[in-house]
Amino acid sequence: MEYIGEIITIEEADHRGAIYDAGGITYLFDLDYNEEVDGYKYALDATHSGNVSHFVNHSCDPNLDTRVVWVNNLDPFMPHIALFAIKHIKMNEELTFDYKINVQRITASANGSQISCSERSFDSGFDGSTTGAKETREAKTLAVTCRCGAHNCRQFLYSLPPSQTS
Ligand SMILES: C[S@@+](CC[C@H](N)C(=O)[O-])C[C@H]1O[C@@H](n2cnc3c(N)ncnc32)[C@H](O)[C@@H]1O
Repeated sequence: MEYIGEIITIEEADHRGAIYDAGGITYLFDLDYNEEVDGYKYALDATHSGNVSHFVNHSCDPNLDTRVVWVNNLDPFMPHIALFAIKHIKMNEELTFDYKINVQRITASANGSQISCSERSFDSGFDGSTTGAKETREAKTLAVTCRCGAHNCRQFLYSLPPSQTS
């Protein structure tokens, strides 16, 4: 399966992201996979255009993982996002992947289920490692309570990096 969406600039993603985050639901996927430079230029927005990947939820114990693939266009800022199975998937089992979104700085605590943060980084997620996490866009965002139900659930969709968990 490929994560398909409208290709937009990060400036537009910042603008739309603020609106989506306020509603607690987002279909943005940052294309921050260029290992040569910090930062990135584009994001995918699957809100209004895309395919069935639009419906894939996050799980802390997922059965899919992302791989970046360059097809025809070799611009390092513009990979395709492919989702591959990483374990046996039973018929009718929900497909999930780990969004791997790390909150960089927590600025306020709203209540037990939501926290607000001023910056976040999206792990490249290329091989599932946590190295190479990059600071990305400045954004006001709400961390949504994770409802994946996994035994190792991290509780929030936007998780604290290891240095800030104590
Ligand atoms: C790409 S959409 C996933 C599909 C979406 N659930 C739907 O019904 O259209 C991402 C959004 O789904 C919700 N979501 C995904 N995984 C979640 C989880 N494990 N716990 C709570 N909300 C989740 C969040 O609102 C997130 O911003």
